[in-house]
Amino acid sequence: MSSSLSGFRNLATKIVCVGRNYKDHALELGNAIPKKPMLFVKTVNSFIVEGEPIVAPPGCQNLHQEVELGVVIGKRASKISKSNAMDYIGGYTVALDMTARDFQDEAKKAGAPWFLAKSFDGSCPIGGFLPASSIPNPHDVELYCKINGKDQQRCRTDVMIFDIPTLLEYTTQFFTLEVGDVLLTGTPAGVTKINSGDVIEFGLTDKLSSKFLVK
Ligand SMILES: CC(=O)CC(=O)C(=O)O
Ligand SMILES: [Mg+2]
Repeated sequence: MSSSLSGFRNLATKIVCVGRNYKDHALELGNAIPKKPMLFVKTVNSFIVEGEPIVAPPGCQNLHQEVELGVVIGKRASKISKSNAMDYIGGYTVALDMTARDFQDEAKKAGAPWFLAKSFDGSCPIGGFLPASSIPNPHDVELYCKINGKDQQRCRTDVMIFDIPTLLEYTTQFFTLEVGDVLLTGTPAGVTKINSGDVIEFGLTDKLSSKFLVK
């Protein structure tokens, strides 16, 4: 299953994102701790890979990085249960859920969707693929993000509010996850404004790393 998934970006039909899945991040933005998973989606035009620059969408004055562990779906998943959810995982990746925070704040005030804030072209810089077998426990890895060489986010994944089986069970009650789709599992604290010329490095300690330049 996993070798053909190394090209998951070309197979994906969507990127499903989980919001406020780390308590420290929910609190840093003054948001309530969710009682159930909070979902939104990015289109596949959001993907960019190493070598392509991160570019703010037109009019954005406050672009933030959010480092997140990504689950790559290995088997079509509809209405699955927690107990066998891990069988549907083909592998893992790490991505940035780039967020136009000023657009999001405006949308939040208006009770409007976050789509423009979250799914502009290039809003998902994405790293490489790690087969599921190389990460026996995805809740026992360390996510990191450095900006210009300095730690900005660093967190173990065992503190997610909703674990990965719970997220997969919940998500697939509502819609089908296709092979290659990516589930981004939320960001820990440390999101900040990024600026032109910044270099953002992110990944999983000792396992995966990617570097992007901000235009
Ligand atoms: C406040 C957010 O943008 C939610 C989000 O994406 C997260 O990772 O948490
Ligand atoms: Mg996010």
